[in-house]
Amino acid sequence: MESTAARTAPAVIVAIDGPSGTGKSSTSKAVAAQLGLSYLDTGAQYRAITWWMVTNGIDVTDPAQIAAAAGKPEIVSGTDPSAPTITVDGTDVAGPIRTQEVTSKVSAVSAVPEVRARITELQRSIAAEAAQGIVVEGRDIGTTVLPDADLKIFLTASPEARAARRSGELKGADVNATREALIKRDAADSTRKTSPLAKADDAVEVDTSDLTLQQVIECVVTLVEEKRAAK
Ligand SMILES: Nc1ncnc2c1ncn2[C@@H]1O[C@H](COP(=O)(O)OP(=O)(O)OP(=O)(O)O)[C@@H](O)[C@H]1O
Ligand SMILES: Nc1ccn([C@H]2C[C@H](O)[C@@H](COP(=O)(O)O)O2)c(=O)n1
Repeated sequence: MESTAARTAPAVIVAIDGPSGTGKSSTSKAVAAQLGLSYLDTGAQYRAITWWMVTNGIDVTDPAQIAAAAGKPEIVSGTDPSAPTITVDGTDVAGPIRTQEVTSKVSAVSAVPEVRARITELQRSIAAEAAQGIVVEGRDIGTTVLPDADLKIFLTASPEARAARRSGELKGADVNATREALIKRDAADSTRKTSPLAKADDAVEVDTSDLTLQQVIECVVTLVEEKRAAK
């Protein structure tokens, strides 16, 4: 629960990056809710633009087509950590952006520089408007989007731990297939030319493989409070 102290504390910008399934979304939402901060899921924005491309017949194997269309959809993110929202041209796409089709295509779409430029600009404007501060989670937040963030966290976990978590979410999913899909997406996200998934030099790395979600949340809350106290 947000305390009076949290409401009067200085605004703080927190960047949380890391590969898929390391706990970025769960941790970021909980930390933001506990500390009275806004929350932004940047992966949802890349998924939203991918959903729009697929829905509008753009060939996502053709970077030129993706680049030409990158400016067309209007993507709006709601930043309340207890009820984050995402719309494209006014349509709620929170469900459709989580389909296997979007997941399998999002790395190709998000690798296109015109897409990244558009979404990065949107992310920076949302962060700038967050009066109390914000937790922004993604792949390139600490390195590219918000290089001056007050606190940068890089979450990691073994592929086995991440696959087990994801398989638990997708009832009946094969753990090995899930593990291979995660590794493939991480490789694509880490090797693209424009702002790849990477740990910023000044990020605090937290290996969550053997930590409970609650332990990770407590660790990050402590780090944010230390930063706020020092401001
Ligand atoms: N430390 C943890 N221990 C056990 N389960 C966890 C832990 N952290 C997260 N989880 C669970 O793992 C799953 C994936 O977590 P989450 O969606 O937060 O990861 P993510 O890094 O945001 O993934 P993605 O980048 O693919 O969106 C969720 O079901 C979440 O509850
Ligand atoms: N800052 C970001 C956030 C996400 N992406 C891309 C790469 C991911 O595979 C994809 C989906 O992210 P998720 O919902 O799994 O967190 O979006 C990126 O390039 N940069």
